[in-house]
Amino acid sequence: MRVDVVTIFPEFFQVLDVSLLGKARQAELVETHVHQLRDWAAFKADGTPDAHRTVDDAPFGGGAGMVMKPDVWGKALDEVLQPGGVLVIPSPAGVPFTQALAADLSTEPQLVFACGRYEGIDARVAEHYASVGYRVLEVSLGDYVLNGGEVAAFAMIEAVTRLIPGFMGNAESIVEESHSDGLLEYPSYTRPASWRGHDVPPVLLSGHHGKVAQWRREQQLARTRERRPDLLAADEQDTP
Ligand SMILES: NCc1ccc(-c2ccccc2)nc1
Repeated sequence: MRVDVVTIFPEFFQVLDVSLLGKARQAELVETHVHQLRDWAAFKADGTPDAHRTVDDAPFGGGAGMVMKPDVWGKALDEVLQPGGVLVIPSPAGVPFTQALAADLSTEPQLVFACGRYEGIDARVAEHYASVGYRVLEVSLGDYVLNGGEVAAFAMIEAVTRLIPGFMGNAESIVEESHSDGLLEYPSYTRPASWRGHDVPPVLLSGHHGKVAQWRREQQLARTRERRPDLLAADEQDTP
């Protein structure tokens, strides 16, 4: 997989080279490229030089803040997007990012993350690339607003690339994670068996694999009911 990030803060992604992702890059499972959006803003739409390399402008219809210019993004994405590439735009107005979507994206040949700042990117950018046949996703990590798409993109890149076959040393550990079976994961314990007066649940020391599996499933359901009832179908919730 190739991952491209277009941003006005490319330095934010230098850590991609040293993180867990770094190993995947060495294994040539993932190829990462970070691009400075301003490199495509050196000339205005009329062809005259723009010393400030402006990437934003006032919103049509008025309102606070600035909007990122479509022409600058268009020049950048025309160069960066490859045939079959997916354009991912982190946005508070996007579809929810889920483990299922991460798994879906982990099978794509290229992901291009367009990281907006200010009030976001002119809506015609997403519209244009969808109209010429690209898969375009505006994606939200949750109901909160950041100052830009970079932090969200970084989280999505990690969530997606760790699912690429061959990336994680211990493939089993992925299967039993939270959300992999639609439920939150069970609590985990390791030595010592007693710590500050807190004992590990005895069933986990029993060596009875069937009882351990049953206990873990019960813990998953109890945790999910308690913390994330939205993940349970109506008939499984403690609805009165
Ligand atoms: N749901 C997380 C998220 C993703 C992106 C943004 C964002 C904010 C300002 C400009 C561009 C993107 N905020 C929150």
